[in-house]
Amino acid sequence: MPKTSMLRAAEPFLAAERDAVYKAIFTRRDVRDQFLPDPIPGDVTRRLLNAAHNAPSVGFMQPWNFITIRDQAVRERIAHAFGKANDEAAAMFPEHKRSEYAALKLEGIRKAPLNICVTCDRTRGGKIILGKTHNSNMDLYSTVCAVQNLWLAARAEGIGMGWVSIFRDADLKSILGIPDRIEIVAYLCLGYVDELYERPELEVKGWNRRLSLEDLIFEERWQGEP
Ligand SMILES: Cc1cc2c(cc1C)N(C[C@H](O)[C@H](O)[C@H](O)COP(=O)(O)O)c1[nH]c(=O)[nH]c(=O)c1N2
Repeated sequence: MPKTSMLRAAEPFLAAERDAVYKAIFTRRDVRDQFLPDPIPGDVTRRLLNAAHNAPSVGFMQPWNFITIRDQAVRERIAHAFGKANDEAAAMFPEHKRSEYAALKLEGIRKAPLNICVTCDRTRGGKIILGKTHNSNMDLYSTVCAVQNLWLAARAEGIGMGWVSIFRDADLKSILGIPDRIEIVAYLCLGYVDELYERPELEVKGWNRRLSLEDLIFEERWQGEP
């Protein structure tokens, strides 16, 4: 009898497979400086992008595009746009935090051999999208899911990734020729790494610390500040 169902068995992963998933989750880091210069081969880049492309998306809208950037001159212009925005950012912090902020390394644009800009086409699939009818941000959230898939797949490949968000979108759009109607979701720096921070770099450097999970879980109802 041919199987009419498209379902297949969904047994839990074997212990080693499960451990590998958690290993990717818990040892993934945001990388700014540890990039090695070795180029990422085309087939590996393709695997990473395919992992991103298999993310969930609202109404199966798949609103993302991936702009791969390797050209040194383009990365130089993008690094310049970062520098400008980062100076603006520094000025936003209270004076006593400014020098601490300025000492942080917050991007690896020039050092990482591969940069990827992940965008969201908010018009893809038409005006009325299943699941997006009552919250128009769902396409952006979907694109963030793609970024996280990419991040975890990169970790499994021994590739570090850093998310750089200190830009004026208009600068990135002009450098990369991105049309107005397209939203920039993430600018990512990727490269092989041979070491990673054990804990978030911002924690190691005293900027912030991981909150207690216990304080973040509410049962049944909101139990925090009203
Ligand atoms: C949406 C978004 C945007 C940014 C980031 C992350 C995310 C999710 N992060 C990385 C962030 O600082 C980092 O994830 C946390 O400090 C936790 O560290 P690990 O990712 O666990 O290493 C980040 N880091 C950085 O150095 N420059 C940046 O502009 C940004 N922007």
